[in-house]
Amino acid sequence: MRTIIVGTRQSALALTQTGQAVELLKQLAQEHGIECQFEIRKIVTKGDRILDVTLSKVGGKGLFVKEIEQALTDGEIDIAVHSMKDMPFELPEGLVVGAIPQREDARDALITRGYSSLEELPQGALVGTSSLRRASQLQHLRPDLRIESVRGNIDSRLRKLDEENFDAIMLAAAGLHRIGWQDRISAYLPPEQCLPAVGQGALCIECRGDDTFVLDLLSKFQHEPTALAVRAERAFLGRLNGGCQVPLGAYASVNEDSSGGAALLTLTGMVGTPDGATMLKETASGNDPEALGLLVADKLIAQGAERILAEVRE
Ligand SMILES: NCc1[nH]cc(CCC(=O)O)c1CC(=O)O
Repeated sequence: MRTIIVGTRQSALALTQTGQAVELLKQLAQEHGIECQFEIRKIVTKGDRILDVTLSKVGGKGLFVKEIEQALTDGEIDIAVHSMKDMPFELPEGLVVGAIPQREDARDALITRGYSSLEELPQGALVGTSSLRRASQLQHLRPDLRIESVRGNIDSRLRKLDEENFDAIMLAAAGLHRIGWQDRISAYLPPEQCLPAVGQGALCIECRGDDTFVLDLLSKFQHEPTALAVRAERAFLGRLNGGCQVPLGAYASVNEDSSGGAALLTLTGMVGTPDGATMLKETASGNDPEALGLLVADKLIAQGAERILAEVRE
């Protein structure tokens, strides 16, 4: 019987979402009469060892992913469960996305010290986030807020809200839901207020392209509407070269009933300055996810998105 080794980082979120994915894979294997067992292997990445350094200075979020991918390539592990939003645009040779399962909540969440909405935060409140995308959109809505960087895993960021001077911090709702900390959420920010990161809330199950046994199993885990939405968002990301940490967001929604001739996908993308003074946003609909991603990106480029991104990257 095949033993499938699943690699994971050691953060609370990574361990939890890998465990949850493995439970679902076990069920799917059983339902489809695929005989296999699973083993979870923990991997310490460079990104985890230098969590206190600003991520963008040391190679971006791709850092977490790279060492796990090396273990896949080397055959040390057979499957890796990643947060889609941490995935660089291109995969290393020989590796493929075996499945994109159903998306969790894609929204960002506000975790506050006693306030129940963004509007309720007092003038000049201190908000912790190290995401330029979140900072840009927050400052656009509330120029009075003071933004300060807060790094670390979800658990250490929540601890910093409790122990340091922050009035609020921002995190992805999906991560908090997965680890069972949804009670900490004070408010959800709808995509109209704050566009999530590309792929936020979705998972990427990666494997070797020649591992037909694993590919067959993973194909049962694929959620087609999520995959379509993520493809559109990632095409947008690729066009704008958004691989590193830049103030860029996108969200694609899927029209589950396009029988009346309505388009399958609607994609909104944004690029803003880190201070939120300039906020470019475009929406379009279409049936071809890649074409839609490029279309929305091109609309933003026509408004000067590349100039903003170039300045941020400097
Ligand atoms: N950048 C880190 C990261 N990568 C994935 C998630 C969890 C949410 C998700 O799966 O999209 C988080 C934490 C956060 O942004 O709050």
